[in-house]
Amino acid sequence: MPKAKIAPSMLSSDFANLASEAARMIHCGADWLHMDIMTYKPLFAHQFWAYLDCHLMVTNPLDYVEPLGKAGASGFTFHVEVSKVFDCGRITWYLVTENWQELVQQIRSKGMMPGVALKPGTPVEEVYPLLDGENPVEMVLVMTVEPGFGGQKFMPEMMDKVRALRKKYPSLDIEVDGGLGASTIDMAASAGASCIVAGSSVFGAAEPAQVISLMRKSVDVAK
Ligand SMILES: O=C(CO)[C@H](O)[C@H](O)COP(=O)(O)O
Repeated sequence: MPKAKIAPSMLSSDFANLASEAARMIHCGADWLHMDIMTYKPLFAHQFWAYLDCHLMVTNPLDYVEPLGKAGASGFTFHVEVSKVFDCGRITWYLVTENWQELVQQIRSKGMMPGVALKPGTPVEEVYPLLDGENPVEMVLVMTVEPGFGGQKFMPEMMDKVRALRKKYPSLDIEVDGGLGASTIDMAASAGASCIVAGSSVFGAAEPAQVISLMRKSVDVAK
């Protein structure tokens, strides 16, 4: 089981205080900074110094590889649902890239760690080919809410996916995102999650460092 990583979620639209918030979170003990990316723009003007874990909620992830690489991003996680869509040839980047393996290769060539995310309605089996094939992804992000915004309710039924992944891939980084905090962390940790993304519970806390520490302890105890 990999080391615990706690990643406060910095919404990509919230740029005004990005640098100072990032520094505050690292100071509070965060390992990674999680960035949800839905649009281009200001993020790419930043040069990141901490581990920036990028979650690409876009239909054309290939377009983001170069700018994120330049901005110093560390992790690049695209959605498995996108690779399904482009397999059907319905969107333009199908023309640019033949398959997800090329995308993974490009991500790696820019020095980033490739990951794949799946939405709540997507069966876990959909990501197996990306883990079992040549040039596999190194992390799976199991969404525990519908992607898009913070403050939603954690879906405990998603833990079946985490359990299935942990059983099949003991050393895989498995990330969970959505509704994680003091009341839900033990469910995710005991299912086998190693990377914890949390927005409201950390940013809404009087003492973010305590929440980060509690979540890390839960993951460490469950190992
Ligand atoms: O936008 C998101 C998911 O797409 C957030 O990263 C995530 O939901 C974290 O927020 P919270 O901890 O408040 O649920």
